[in-house]
Amino acid sequence: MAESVHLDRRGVLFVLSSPSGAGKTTISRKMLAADPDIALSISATTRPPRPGEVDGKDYHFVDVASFKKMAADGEFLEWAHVFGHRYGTPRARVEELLDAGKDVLFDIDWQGAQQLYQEAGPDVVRVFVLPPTMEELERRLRARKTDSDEVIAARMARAANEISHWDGYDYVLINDDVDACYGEVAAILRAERLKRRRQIGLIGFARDLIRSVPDADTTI
Ligand SMILES: Nc1ncnc2c1ncn2[C@@H]1O[C@H](COP(=O)(O)OP(=O)(O)OP(=O)(O)O)[C@@H](O)[C@H]1O
Ligand SMILES: Nc1nc2c(ncn2[C@@H]2O[C@H](COP(=O)(O)O)[C@@H](O)[C@H]2O)c(=O)[nH]1
Repeated sequence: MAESVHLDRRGVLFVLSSPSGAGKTTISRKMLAADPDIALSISATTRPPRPGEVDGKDYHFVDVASFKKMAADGEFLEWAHVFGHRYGTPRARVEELLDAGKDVLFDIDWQGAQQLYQEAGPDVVRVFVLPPTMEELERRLRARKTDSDEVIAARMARAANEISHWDGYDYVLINDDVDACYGEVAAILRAERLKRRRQIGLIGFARDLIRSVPDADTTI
């Protein structure tokens, strides 16, 4: 049997954004459970932890002074104010994951997606997740039972603004059925991984194939 070929490729910076409650975290968890080649960028935030959230796993929960220092020291790839708190993507973990040959998953808002795209351009794949209806969005926020009525009202009030940025994304999906939506997200990631520009060794591999033909006609 012929030896299998392995080509190195550039890592994908895979962004999921949506209005709060549309299902990013749910889809992210499915991706991370199913695919060992992608890992989550763990954000720092000044928001207090929700019940069940674990420091260092869901977020790095920090106070405002620490967050400001991290931002001033250039530790964030991007950061933004969201729902009255600060959220940012620590640069070091992303670089470590990419160096280790992993793709990186980002659960960040539209401001973060824009900044990341400015930093990393075509390595970034941006996916926006829409809820089927605004009523269902509110139902999901309530069903999650993690936020007070005030917090839910503030997130619903902000949802239309978040949705208005849908056209800054490469893909826009409707999360009606979560398994179907996850299937679409997984298909996008598979296809993006195969893009020609990400295959680092492809030029040499194709050139060697051509050269291995003794009397190849390489005229155009
Ligand atoms: N397709 C779906 N149908 C029904 N419920 C769903 C669906 N997708 C997600 N949910 C539920 O909706 C709630 C909100 O989902 P999730 O926490 O993943 O949203 P999110 O976009 O990450 O929100 P946030 O931005 O606030 O972190 C959860 O209780 C989740 O189980
Ligand atoms: N720009 C960034 N946005 C982030 C980051 N981490 C999370 N988020 C977004 O904030 C809201 C609220 O999140 P929640 O956990 O409080 O519900 C949501 O849209 C996240 O995507 C980040 O590092 N940068």
